[in-house]
Amino acid sequence: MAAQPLTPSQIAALPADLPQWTLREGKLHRELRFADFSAAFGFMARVALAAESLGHHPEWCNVWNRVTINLTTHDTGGLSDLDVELARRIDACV
Ligand SMILES: C[C@H](O)[C@H](O)[C@H]1CNC2=NC(N)=NC(=O)C2=N1
Repeated sequence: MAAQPLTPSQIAALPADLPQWTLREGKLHRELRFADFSAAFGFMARVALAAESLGHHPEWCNVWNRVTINLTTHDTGGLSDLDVELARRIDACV
């Protein structure tokens, strides 16, 4: 599925649409904290499968029980509909 770039008005509506996410440096950003490393890595495993099935992948970092995620579309050089869909699927993995 080809990524469709978001329009400026679609980007402006994102905070209301995805309340767990913020816009940081033009990317969708979320930080999560879990009970321990196993819980964090279990979450990452679920996200990895969701991302692979969507064909769209997060930029992310894990430090013990913390996972930091940034979503952007490399193919278009900005935010696209696939970032929004991946954010929704990530929210469902928590
Ligand atoms: C060929 C492959 O589907 C593409 O390179 C996909 C893979 N995953 C991707 N993930 C993200 N975040 N951005 C992309 O542009 C992207 N492109």
